Amino acid sequence: MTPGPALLFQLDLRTLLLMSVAMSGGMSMVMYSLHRSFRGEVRGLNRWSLGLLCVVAGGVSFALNGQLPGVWPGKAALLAANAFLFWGVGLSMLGTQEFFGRRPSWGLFHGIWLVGMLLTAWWMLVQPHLGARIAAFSLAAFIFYSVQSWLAWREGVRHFSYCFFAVLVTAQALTVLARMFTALTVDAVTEDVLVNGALVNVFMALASFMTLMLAVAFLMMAMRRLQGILEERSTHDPLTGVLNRRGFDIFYNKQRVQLGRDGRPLSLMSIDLDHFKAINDRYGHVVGDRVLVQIANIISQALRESDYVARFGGEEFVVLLPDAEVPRAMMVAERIREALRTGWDDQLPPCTVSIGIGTHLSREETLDGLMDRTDAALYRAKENGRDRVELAAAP
Ligand SMILES: Nc1nc2c(ncn2[C@@H]2O[C@H](COP(=O)(O)OP(=O)(O)OP(=O)(O)O)[C@@H](O)[C@H]2O)c(=O)[nH]1
Repeated sequence: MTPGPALLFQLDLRTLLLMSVAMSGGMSMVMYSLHRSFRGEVRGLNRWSLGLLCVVAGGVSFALNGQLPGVWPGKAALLAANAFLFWGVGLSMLGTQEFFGRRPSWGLFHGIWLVGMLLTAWWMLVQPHLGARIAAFSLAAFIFYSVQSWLAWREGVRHFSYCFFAVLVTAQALTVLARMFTALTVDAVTEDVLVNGALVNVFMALASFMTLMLAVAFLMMAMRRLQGILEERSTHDPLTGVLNRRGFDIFYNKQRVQLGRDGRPLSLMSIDLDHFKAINDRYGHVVGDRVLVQIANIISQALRESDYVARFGGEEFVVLLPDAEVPRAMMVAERIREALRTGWDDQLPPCTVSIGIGTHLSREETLDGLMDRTDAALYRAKENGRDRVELAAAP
């Protein structure tokens, strides 16, 4: 027999709960395994993972309530379910706070849990009132979700995953707020939330769905953050923080296309520390590393925002100067040499650099071609006594 249209939309709450509990458990495992792999890079995943486990425990306790014989075991299961759900939603707040680099609000978390549980116990054991209990839980959830919503809108970057999370968590905050008002205004007819009733149905379905969607959105944000970190690592030098060869190539290619289209010039500077081996030998590699960081800072400060500096390994730096011809490149080179004399950290051994400068002279010249000419100028600077600037010869 084919089901009529009315049957298509009937929800079996117990099945729905079981499915979303199982999915929350799976999601918790995904979050935990991501946390194990990237705990230093993405924070908050462990709290979210534990929060979802609490949702699982809460769901199981709710399901047990209807199955246990006697009144008290049932009430104990309901109390446990509430305790786990308070923890679950609260932990998601702590996780989101950590994700956005905030200190987790432990005081708020414990305070709301304690007050919430006292009120739940009161309205369950002393003066039974289902509506008041649901309203108390909804208010607690509203506070936990509002904190996350505020953070997501304030701290989130402009990317789909962050917007998605912000929209969902705001919708969730508004949903639990609506739940609070309906719990207080519409008569609560049954103690058992698993018994089908229109309002209970709608809110239970929405809560299960939103819990999962929020977890998905949080995972999407975590993946986006990870993507940014990996991109940064693959294009930047870990010691000095400036571009590496790969990062440099990306920026060079972009600039070359853009400048070539407008017929504008592009210059390159090869900068090499003088007698760096002697510094390493005399003061050790740690001091040598600090010298490299200091040089990278000094070069970066001497540049415009549109210029790029890269470390090509060892003690060689390359600077890309878009829209610059030889006179400006010379000016920048002299500014760097001057900063080495006047702005140097006294705690480090003094340093000088040799610099080779080259400018693309034709549209056909490749990066390798220009680099060869600039390097030749750099070697000439070394041969001519170091601590000086030399211009590249024409190809
Ligand atoms: N501390 C430190 N040293 C490095 C690093 N990479 C390369 N070096 C050292 O840089 C030194 C480069 O030595 P050389 O190529 O002889 O160059 P130099 O002593 O500066 O001599 P000139 O360039 O001719 O003035 C070597 O001692 C390398 O061990 C690094 O990441 N950290």
